[in-house]
Amino acid sequence: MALLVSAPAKCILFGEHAVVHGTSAIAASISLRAYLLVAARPPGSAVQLLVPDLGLNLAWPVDSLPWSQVPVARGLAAVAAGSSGGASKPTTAGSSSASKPTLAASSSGASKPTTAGSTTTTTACKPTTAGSTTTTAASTTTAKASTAPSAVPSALHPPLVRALESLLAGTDPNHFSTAFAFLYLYLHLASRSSPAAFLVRSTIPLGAGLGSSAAFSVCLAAALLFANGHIARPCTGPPSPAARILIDEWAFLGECCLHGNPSGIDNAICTAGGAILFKKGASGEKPRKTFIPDFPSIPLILTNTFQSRQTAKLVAKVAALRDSHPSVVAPVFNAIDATVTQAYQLLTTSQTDLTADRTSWTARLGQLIDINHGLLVSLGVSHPKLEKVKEVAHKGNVGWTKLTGAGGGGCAITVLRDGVTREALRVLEGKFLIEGFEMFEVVLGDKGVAVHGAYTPITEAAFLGAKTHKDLLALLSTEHKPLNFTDGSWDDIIPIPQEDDPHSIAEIAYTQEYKQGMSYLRAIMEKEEFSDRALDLTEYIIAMNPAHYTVWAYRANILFASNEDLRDELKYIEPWAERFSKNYQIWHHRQTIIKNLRDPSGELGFTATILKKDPKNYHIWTYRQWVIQEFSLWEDELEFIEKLLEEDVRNNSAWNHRFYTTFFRQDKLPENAIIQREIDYAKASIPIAPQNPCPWNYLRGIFEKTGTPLTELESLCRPYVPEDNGQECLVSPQAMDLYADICVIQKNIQKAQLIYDLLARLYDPIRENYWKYKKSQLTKVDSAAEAV
Ligand SMILES: Nc1ncnc2c1ncn2[C@@H]1O[C@H](COP(=O)(O)OP(=O)(O)O)[C@@H](O)[C@H]1O
Ligand SMILES: C[C@@](O)(CCOP(=O)(O)O)CC(=O)O
Repeated sequence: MALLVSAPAKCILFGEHAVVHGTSAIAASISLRAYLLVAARPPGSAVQLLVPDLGLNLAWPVDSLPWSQVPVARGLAAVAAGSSGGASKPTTAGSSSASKPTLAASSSGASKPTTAGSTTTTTACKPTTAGSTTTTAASTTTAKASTAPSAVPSALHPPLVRALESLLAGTDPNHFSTAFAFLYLYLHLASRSSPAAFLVRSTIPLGAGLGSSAAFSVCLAAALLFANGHIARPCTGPPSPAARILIDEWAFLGECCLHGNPSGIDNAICTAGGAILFKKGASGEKPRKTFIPDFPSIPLILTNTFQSRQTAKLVAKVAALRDSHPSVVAPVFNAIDATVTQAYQLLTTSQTDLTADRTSWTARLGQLIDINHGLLVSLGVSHPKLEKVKEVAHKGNVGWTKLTGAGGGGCAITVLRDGVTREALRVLEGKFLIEGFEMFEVVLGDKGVAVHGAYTPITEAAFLGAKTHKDLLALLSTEHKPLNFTDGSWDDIIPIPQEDDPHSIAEIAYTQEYKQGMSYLRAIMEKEEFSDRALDLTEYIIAMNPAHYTVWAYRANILFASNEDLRDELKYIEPWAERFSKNYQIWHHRQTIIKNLRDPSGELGFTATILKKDPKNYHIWTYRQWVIQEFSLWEDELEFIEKLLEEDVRNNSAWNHRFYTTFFRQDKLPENAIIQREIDYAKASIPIAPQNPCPWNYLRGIFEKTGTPLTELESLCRPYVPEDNGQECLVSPQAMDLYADICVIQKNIQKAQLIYDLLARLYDPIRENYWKYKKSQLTKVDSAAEAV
């Protein structure tokens, strides 16, 4: 079964850059995430890395990887693998050419691969000797004793760095670091015998200071550790604290590959989630991490300047400045450290005190933000666009702004003044838009690394096919919610198992969880219990089987009995309806809820959004027709339909809906002007695509409904019917069919026969039998006429 993990982005509130040189920093996770899906591949397959957001699709034959360069003490896979791999080139799956990166000559002690032009002169992340070990909490994880890494290296291993540089020498420079980090961790944590594809999606702006690389590294470390049985994988939710330590430490190595000289704060916060006060350990020591449990909710906005930059280069730039002006730069680092200390005091002030004087608390925090930014400017890591953000926010009098992360572009954060109105923020957003920036609100303190539920398997196609972030989130919001039947809260229920015939020919392969959930539901339904736990139980089962009609129906009963806010239920249904839009149970449930709520205001918009993705889905159309009929929402339907038909004149569902809204709105026929409008519309649509059956059928429908003789359409058909004189024309089988019917009305049976012959033999042979059948019916018409 595929494994899906995710990790949050982060935002450094205070202390970036200086933290690399040993001072403290404060960071919080934010509500944007990276996702990694591991899909098993048959033995012998290549290992594949797919990052569609980066246009990266690479695959390597497992035996081509430099397994022999993995330090034996740590390289679990190397232990299992034995022999060395060569340095054959990666295959670029799906793309034929990969431009050559120029690699800076890597010195023997280099800790990181650098692409040409990079001025990295880092000395941190120094490789340690192969035998040295660093004790980690790994020993206390629930990992398999036989394979658990006993020690996580604290730096990159130069021989492996060189081997990977050589292996990846032909890779697109834009993909080099990602591929390097991937293979570095893969070689340490995976085994040759279990090839897999690693698919990555992310809602985090890339290279914008929000830790996209750390979120990726954390996902990678977690996925490899879980997938290879090094740590126990939770069914869903966060891994154990001990497992998180291991993930964090391996993710740090991923960051070394991507960054060169990371402090470790990014991987720490992206693993743990929440908020953290972080200080890098002195050489050989572990970092000091103080998690801040009751992190106050800071009113904060983020603004993306879209100015691209690379963390590695900016970190190297600060290191170079420190090297050339140590006595000037050291006090700047110390001043940054002091802002962190002050900010930490403020942020950990008790909430009760906070409410007492929120305004001055925010203002003090804001001043520290300003000071910290100024110090970063002095280190040379701001950018004119970041200064522009600061200027616009300052002029708008909304609060205090600083760059976040490595700077040089990317994002800025603004701590909002107390009492800033929504209106002021909208104005600000507009001003940012004019500058080409995007402002967005985020929630601080999102959960850390997590495994996503396994009962509604997210397929590779759906994962990769999600076009927008919203699609991706919709896909993931239908994940499994765990229920624990042994926590005491279900002790009063005696589950009722399903009584299947023990001799049944084809027993349904229910999972244990599904069987258990259903047994509890039967018992709850028998008791007619309409409680919160019953509602949770329905969600538990729906996540495993969203097509279970009874569960939806019982859920509706619970909601009605307990006076739940039905608007919340609409929100709950949305991702299910989007993801399983051909599931009629979900649409029926939505209908039940709307019927009760009597508020269809969001329904036309909602169905329009889903129809955009699947414009011929009749489940949605049927539901939409019900909404229109039930609440008399006919007015704007024509405009909606015309838009769809403009996009695709062959959309038979839209034509059908047009007929419905024209002729089913009232019991009597519509006015003549409306009928004429519809005839004209259909006639005008024919030349666009004469072989499209929709407008022909539409016209037939109107003529039938209004009792108008089809003969009036003769001149419309003629240009698309082959002439007796054999002249070339654009033939339309639909026009020929209609014309044959007209010939019959005109008693020109011979002509009709000829048309059917032509259709059967030449113009529509796929329906040969149908045309022959129609011709045979003509003989009856003919002889009936003769008999008369
Ligand atoms: N979702 C992702 N998948 C693969 N690689 C990623 C992803 N996100 C980031 N990266 C890697 O990290 C690099 C950006 O890192 P960095 O410059 O530190 O920016 P950030 O501040 O967002 O972490 C990208 O160029 C890419 O190599
Ligand atoms: C500049 C630094 O302090 C933060 C970098 O954050 P980001 O990669 O820009 O998201 C570097 C580090 O701490 O590793």
